[in-house]
Amino acid sequence: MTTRPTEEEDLIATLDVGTSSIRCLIFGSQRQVVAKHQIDIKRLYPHPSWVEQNAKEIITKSTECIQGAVTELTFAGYKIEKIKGLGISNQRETTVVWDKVSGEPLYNAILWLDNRTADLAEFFVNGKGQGERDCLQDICGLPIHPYFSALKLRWLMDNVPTVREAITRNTCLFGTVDSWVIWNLTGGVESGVHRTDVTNASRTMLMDLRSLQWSEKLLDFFDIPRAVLPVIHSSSQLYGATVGTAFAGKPIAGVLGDQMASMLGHGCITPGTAKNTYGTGCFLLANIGEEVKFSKCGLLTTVAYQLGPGAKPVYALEGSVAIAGAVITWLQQNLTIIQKAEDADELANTVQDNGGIYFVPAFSGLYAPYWDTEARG
Ligand SMILES: Nc1ncnc2c1ncn2[C@@H]1O[C@H](COP(=O)(O)OP(=O)(O)O)[C@@H](O)[C@H]1O
Ligand SMILES: O=P(O)(O)OC[C@H](O)CO
Repeated sequence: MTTRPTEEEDLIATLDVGTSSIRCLIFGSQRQVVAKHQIDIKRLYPHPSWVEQNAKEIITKSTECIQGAVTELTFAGYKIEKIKGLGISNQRETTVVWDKVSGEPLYNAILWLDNRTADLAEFFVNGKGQGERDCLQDICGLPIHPYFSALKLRWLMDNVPTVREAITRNTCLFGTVDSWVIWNLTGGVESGVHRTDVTNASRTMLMDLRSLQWSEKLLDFFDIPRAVLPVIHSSSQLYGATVGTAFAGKPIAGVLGDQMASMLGHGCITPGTAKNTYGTGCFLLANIGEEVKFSKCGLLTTVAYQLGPGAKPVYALEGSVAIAGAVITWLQQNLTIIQKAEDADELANTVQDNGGIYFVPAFSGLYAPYWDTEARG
């Protein structure tokens, strides 16, 4: 593997907008990383069980990461002109609403692991859902749960007057993090395109897994206006050209939720192949092929990827765990028994065994297979 620049070598840039950090990596033609930049991003906890991020900070830190990677790229002797396109991956389900005229977010981003809608979820399960948490599984593959975007958007509509006003004025846009980043990178109020990809859309609880379009039934169920939703694209097509930033003019040509991106990146392209990725949370995804199948024991059905507008979608079963690396952050920042993440290993190795004590980090309840919002660590 070489990282020596060559005149002819084409490059591909990626931006991964995660829950704990944002990183920009630029790859060479041998899939080697030729430049990278990573910046941590803060989480905000305004109330117990609420988890937010400053939506503008997501954009400024993404832009900083792009700049940092381009600086490293040119320092290493590569030419920015050789970057052929940009791919985006992102923390999924996190919900942003913004005003398309002012370009301003109407609230902080509500993160995927936020639990403020636990009661709202029960309201829907026991009301329209007639006691069945899985009553929408056949359409969207998901149980009614605060994890997914639909309830977060419903909460914003019910609790934030500026969101309601923007909807009335027809200036409100909703998006998961991919949409918010794409809209900003393609020119925002001037020329921003309002788009998402099938994998991210499959985590909103508003998309029909088979048609890959917003579902009238789901929009009715949660009473969500269609006008706020982005256009759904495949995971691999032209989304728009980047305006501004160090990537100005580069086409955004691929978008995937981060867990689906890591699945594809690990080469899980045949049914039965699976991967597990550890970041803030941890997510096991298994490729199930081109037919939708449902779990009877608490796994999610989700779109794994669709490689082009005319391509058949490939689906996955997913076991989601909300807290993985985040517990290391908790040991560091809350329990203060380690200084930095790497110290956890060393500390764990100082004891023979666990003395019979188990700690389950259910900081956001328990996800798969329990989907229990009340569980606590
Ligand atoms: N050496 C390490 N050992 C264990 N956990 C780590 C280590 N380094 C970082 N982490 C944890 O991994 C998480 C960040 O991983 P990252 O891939 O940046 O997440 P994300 O994709 O969710 O933004 C943090 O919660 C951090 O505490
Ligand atoms: O930020 P990560 O890497 O833990 O991924 C978050 C997931 O996409 C949430 O569904």
